[in-house]
Amino acid sequence: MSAQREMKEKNPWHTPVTIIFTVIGVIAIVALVTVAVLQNRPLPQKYKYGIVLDAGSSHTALYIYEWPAEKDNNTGRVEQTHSCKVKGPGISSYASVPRKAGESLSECMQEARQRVPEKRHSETPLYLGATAGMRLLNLENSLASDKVFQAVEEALQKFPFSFQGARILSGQEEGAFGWVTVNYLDDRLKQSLETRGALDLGGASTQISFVSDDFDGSESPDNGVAFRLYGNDYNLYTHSFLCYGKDQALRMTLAKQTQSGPVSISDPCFNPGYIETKNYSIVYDSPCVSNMKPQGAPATFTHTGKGNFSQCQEVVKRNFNFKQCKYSQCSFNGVFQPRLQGPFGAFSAYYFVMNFLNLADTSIPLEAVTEKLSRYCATPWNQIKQQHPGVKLKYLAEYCFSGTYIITLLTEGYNFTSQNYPNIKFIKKIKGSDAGWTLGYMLNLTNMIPAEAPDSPPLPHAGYVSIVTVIAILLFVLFILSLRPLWPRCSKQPQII
Ligand SMILES: Nc1ccn([C@@H]2O[C@H](COP(=O)(O)OP(=O)(O)OP(=O)(O)O)[C@@H](O)[C@H]2O)c(=O)n1
Ligand SMILES: [Ca+2]
Repeated sequence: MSAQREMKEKNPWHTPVTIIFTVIGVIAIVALVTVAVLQNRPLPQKYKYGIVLDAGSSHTALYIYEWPAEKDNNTGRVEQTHSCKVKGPGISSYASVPRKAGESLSECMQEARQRVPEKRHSETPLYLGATAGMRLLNLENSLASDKVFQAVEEALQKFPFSFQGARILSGQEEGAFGWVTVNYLDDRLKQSLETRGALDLGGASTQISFVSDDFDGSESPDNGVAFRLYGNDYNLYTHSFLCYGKDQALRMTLAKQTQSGPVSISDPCFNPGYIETKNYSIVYDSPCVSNMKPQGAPATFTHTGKGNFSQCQEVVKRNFNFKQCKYSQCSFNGVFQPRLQGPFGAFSAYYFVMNFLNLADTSIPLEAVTEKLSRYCATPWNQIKQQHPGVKLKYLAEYCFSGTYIITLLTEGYNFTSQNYPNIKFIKKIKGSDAGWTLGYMLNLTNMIPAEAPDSPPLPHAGYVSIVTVIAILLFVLFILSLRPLWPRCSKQPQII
């Protein structure tokens, strides 16, 4: 009798039992893993949307944001999916025809209506925030600014979104929300990393915001914004300089050069060969310079360029007052500023200008930047026009001034040095979303950044599935081993029949 037969006779049921247990075991494991995977599979995504209109001094832009409907609270999840630049100037330029301020928005709003899925329209919040252009108009003529807002609100209410109002942001809000945007997109808030300061240069105002160990808000409470985000406390320093956006700074610089009401000026901030007739009434038509308008000046002056960086820097510097400072330290105009700290992101006109001048790379030493800028300013206007046929002449004419202004503002104004200049990064977008105050503004108004860190599952989905699978296989192996006494005994002896 063979050994096999002998065994079968001893345990006549052992083979079917082993087979049955094995099959049940395999089925159980497959079922367990399948249930675990299916139960924890990410559900098909549904999205929510938010729309913010940035009514700046020079133009209005519309941004659409999108985030997964189930996870409003998770950082880094809100993304900009679309932006639309409104044709024409900023809404404050429509002071004499407010109706047109509203009408100007309709093209971008129609785009938004198409981009946001129809079934989400009614629940999609729509905000309009106006910055320094409307701040200035409000100072100059508050009735006119009210009328612009009325026209804009009427136009926006015609769209199917959930309109949440149009208002002027304070300088602090503009600075602080720019900082929130940059650090949210960088994922620095949730991960409790060192934050990045925000530098925003607009047409009519400019903002600086950063966290400094020196600053707890006590020395100058107006410059402090306290946040509690994801369980961390931040004492943010922020300041907005009205009139120090690049368009208003240019007006101030022109005003400095036309104090005596001359018929012509030779401007070091414009390229040699540049010549343009300008109206006194237009240059001085802003609260930033209106009190400097020379008496008895002619109607126009001839504005010619002489392209000299260092002379331009001297004129630009005259816009900053370094004399009085009642605090431990100041930037300029008697404004408190703590010690600069950490990395910085510089966006809006900082980026447009430095990118145009091929100076967006801050590993270029500051000395080389001024050298390049000097050469750019000294380049004849005709040559500049030939080299950049696609660029708007208004922008093109101003790059020598703008570059000089930016370097002067950063070094003389904010006290950046050759050592910490490389800490600045000129940026336009972070992970596909524009750097600016709009995202931070929406995150705040929709309560999308919690004060406390949200609870998250201890394991990510993939980790969970892997562990369940490994444990199931381990249990199965142990189970099979436990049946060992029932295994057929293997014999290497030749079978004897
Ligand atoms: N490609 C571009 C686009 C814009 N600009 C200039 O950059 C400046 C600022 O633009 P922006 O940041 O859009 O300013 P606003 O938001 O309109 O102004 P504010 O924030 O002061 O209200 C303006 O002088 C504009 O002419 C530029 O030089 N090059
Ligand atoms: Ca702006």
